[in-house]
Amino acid sequence: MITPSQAEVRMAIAEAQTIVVKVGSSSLTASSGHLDPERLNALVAALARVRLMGGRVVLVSSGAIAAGFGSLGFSSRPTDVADQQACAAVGQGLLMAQYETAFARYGLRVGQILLTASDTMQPQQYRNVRRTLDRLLDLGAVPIINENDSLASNEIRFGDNDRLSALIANIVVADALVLLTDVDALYTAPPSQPDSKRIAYVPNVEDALSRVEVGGSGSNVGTGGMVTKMEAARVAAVSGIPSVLTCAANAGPAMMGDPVGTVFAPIKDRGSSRRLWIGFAAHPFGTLVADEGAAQAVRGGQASLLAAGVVEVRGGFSAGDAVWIDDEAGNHLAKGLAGFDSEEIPQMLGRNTAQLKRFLGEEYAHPLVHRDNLVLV
Ligand SMILES: Nc1ncnc2c1ncn2[C@@H]1O[C@H](COP(=O)(O)OP(=O)(O)O)[C@@H](O)[C@H]1O
Ligand SMILES: N[C@@H](CCC(=O)OP(=O)(O)O)C(=O)O
Repeated sequence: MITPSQAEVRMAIAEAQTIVVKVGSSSLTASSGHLDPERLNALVAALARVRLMGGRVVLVSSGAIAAGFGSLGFSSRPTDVADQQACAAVGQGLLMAQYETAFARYGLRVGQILLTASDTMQPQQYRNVRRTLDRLLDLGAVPIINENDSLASNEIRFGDNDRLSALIANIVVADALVLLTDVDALYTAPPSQPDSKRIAYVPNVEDALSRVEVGGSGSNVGTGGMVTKMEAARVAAVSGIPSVLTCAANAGPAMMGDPVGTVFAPIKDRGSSRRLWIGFAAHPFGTLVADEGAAQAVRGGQASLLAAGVVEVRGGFSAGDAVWIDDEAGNHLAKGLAGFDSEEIPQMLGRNTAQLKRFLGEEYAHPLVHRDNLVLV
């Protein structure tokens, strides 16, 4: 795809119909670490403006722990995971109450959706989330999403909301992703370093990753720092979605396409939401090992994976689950949705379509992974 100019990317953001905005804890809190209603109200004013002009706005908001730790008697944000989960359980309600009041001033309704990382990996939950978000947007409400901190397990949790926001942008087929934080832009190095310089435009975020020095959170309330924001911008760019990173005070100008913050150009054309899900979110439950010929066909990007070219099946999965497709050396070639349960596959291996039909029946004469359900990695 031809790389757009900075002006074109900013224009695409200004014209976005569906927009996902992620705001970090550091942008919603006072220096004490507690939630700051004034900062929240200022953000809502900017979002309401876009919504009232007809935009479909999804807000991914952190801040539950910040909103809750004070009322549970902690003097600062706790670091123990169980404490954080308890604070989030108390704080999420308080956070939503503030949002409800703030959006109501503009006659707007909000709807809360709490997600764990595993919800985004399971096809059924993914479809449910997508349906609910679409309906909320159709009804004119502003969905407000946060990680379900109280349920998220240590092993699989986003921790920050940056990567979650990029997945949500895929789910709602967003036209733009806005990442709001406590720095006005991406810098060549953490802004605490005196010689770091603001970057206004990143034409290819994958190339930029090797040239920018990104660090962790600069505040004691944020979680992912710039590392996870760059990863979110990368997922968006690869999904064909432009993004802008700036501070919350610049939310309005950033969404209007003004020259603030850092904009990231899309680096691929938009894929279907389902293929994006397979590529970025689906959790593989097993592996199909392709022989040399099948591996070559899969690498070409147009072929289905046929049983004739598969030498081994690993793991336990059901039809519809995601699986890795590996070559015989163990390299991941692609991710795809299996057409059969793992127990059905061994009897199919090495057989061509005619043999599958003759020996096992018509219902087995299909690819193990259809090309529409296969995404190269
Ligand atoms: N190259 C960089 N450019 C800008 N900020 C950076 C960079 N590297 C690290 N940071 C830090 O990332 C922080 C933002 O991340 P974080 O504190 O997690 O915010 P949030 O709560 O918004 O997610 C900034 O305050 C800054 O100190
Ligand atoms: N889900 C947590 C967010 C964790 C967090 O701080 O994330 P971020 O500010 O995006 O780095 C909360 O609501 O407090």
